[in-house]
Amino acid sequence: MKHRYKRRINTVKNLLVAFCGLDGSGKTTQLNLLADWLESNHEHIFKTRQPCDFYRQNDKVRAYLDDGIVTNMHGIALLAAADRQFHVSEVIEPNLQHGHVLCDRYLYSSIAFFKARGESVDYIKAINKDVPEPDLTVFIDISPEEALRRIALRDAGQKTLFEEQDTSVFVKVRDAFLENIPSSALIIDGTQSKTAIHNEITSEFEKRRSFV
Ligand SMILES: Nc1ncnc2c1ncn2[C@@H]1O[C@H](COP(=O)(O)OP(=O)(O)OP(=O)(O)O)[C@@H](O)[C@H]1O
Ligand SMILES: Cc1cn([C@H]2C[C@H](O)[C@@H](COP(=O)(O)O)O2)c(=O)[nH]c1=O
Repeated sequence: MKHRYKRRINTVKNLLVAFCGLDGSGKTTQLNLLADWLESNHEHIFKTRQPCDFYRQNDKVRAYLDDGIVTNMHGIALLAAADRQFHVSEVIEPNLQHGHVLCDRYLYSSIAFFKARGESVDYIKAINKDVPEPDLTVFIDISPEEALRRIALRDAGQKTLFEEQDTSVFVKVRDAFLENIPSSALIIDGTQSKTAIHNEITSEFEKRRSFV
């Protein structure tokens, strides 16, 4: 009798993981914990963040982020979209060839912030239509009050961003996150301990690895 062996080829895919949530929600903390965990498992990772300097260093963006001065929010949204396009093609996609890419903020942060700033979600999605969906989006949910409390503790004595100066903007940003985050995202209660949140993320990361 002739045995027929089914050959299974296991190809481990590198994942794009995006962290989103309010400022102070713990994105950077959790990105670093996931990076350390992956590296301790001998996996290649690349840490990055959005927005990049193209956006952050623009005079009109700075006037808005620092002091709330804006004449054309559509234009600011286009700068964020252009920044993301370059980041995807020049940084994220090349690095995904070599390992997992962990990105602090991504498209869903842009959708939430610009919705809170009065832009339509359809417009933000349209100008970002070509960027890839992350393999895992982590949304760390905390209240605006807790976000501002943590920022004040962390950045004591430093000038905060215009939108970090009272809870009203963050109330809108959080609502916009909750309305627009995809059902495939991992939504985490960010008031848990850092370790409990990390454990939820690693457990979901393991599930999202796809084998072909
Ligand atoms: N689960 C947690 N419980 C309590 N404090 C936390 C938790 N996670 C993070 N923090 C603390 O909250 C502060 C903000 O965390 P972190 O800088 O990681 O947030 P972030 O979302 O990256 O902020 P930003 O968007 O402003 O860069 C830090 O001082 C951090 O140590
Ligand atoms: C993705 C994205 C973010 N922003 C805002 C959100 C934050 O308030 C700042 C960056 O703050 P960080 O703590 O230094 O990361 O930028 C934005 O304006 N546009 C975007 O697309």
